[in-house]
Amino acid sequence: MHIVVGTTNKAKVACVVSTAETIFAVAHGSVTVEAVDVVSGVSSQPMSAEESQRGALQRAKLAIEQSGNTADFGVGLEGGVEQIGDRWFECGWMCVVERATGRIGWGSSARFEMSQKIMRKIIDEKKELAEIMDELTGETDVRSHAGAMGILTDGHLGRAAAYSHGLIFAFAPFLSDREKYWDS
Ligand SMILES: O=c1[nH]c(=O)c2ncn([C@@H]3O[C@H](COP(=O)(O)OP(=O)(O)OP(=O)(O)O)[C@@H](O)[C@H]3O)c2[nH]1
Repeated sequence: MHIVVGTTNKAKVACVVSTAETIFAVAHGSVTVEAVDVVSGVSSQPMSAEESQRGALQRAKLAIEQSGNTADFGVGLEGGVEQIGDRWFECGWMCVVERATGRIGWGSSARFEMSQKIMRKIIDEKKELAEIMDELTGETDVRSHAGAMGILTDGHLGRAAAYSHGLIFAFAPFLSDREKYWDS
């Protein structure tokens, strides 16, 4: 089983490695995860679920191309903020493309609320969440480790773990009976 993911962000790659091993290792023996740098085609700070989904889809498709069209699956993970009513949430979207068929699976992480303090920096100061987290923590590259998710939950749910459920859901069409549950 060869999976290619369209990012080199360590937290995202760790999520794909551990999730792929969990869901495929028994059935497929060895699982190889290749990480390639691709452009998401969306802004560095996506501002809606739709924009994050577009980024995840482009990453998955370009990752397959970059692997020389050899991978079984391309994966794209894209984090962004999204507004529901008058509240803003951070959420990661996951897209899986099966190279042989072009079939696509979707999932997302759980969402968590962004404070007005952080949203003001994103909206008014046009800053990216990654930059804000580095500023507030005094650390560098929070995005590739605990992520905002890990910092704001005091380490109880880091970015890699939070993205894992969404990635399992994105693989769902390839894990369960196609005829019985899914559109062809
Ligand atoms: O969903 C998230 N969970 C987190 O815990 C988290 N911590 C920081 N961010 C930031 O949200 C923005 C979009 O994320 P993003 O997926 O577009 O890009 P990224 O720069 O982190 O990775 P990549 O572009 O190298 O693949 C970027 O500013 C991220 O850094 C997070 N997003």
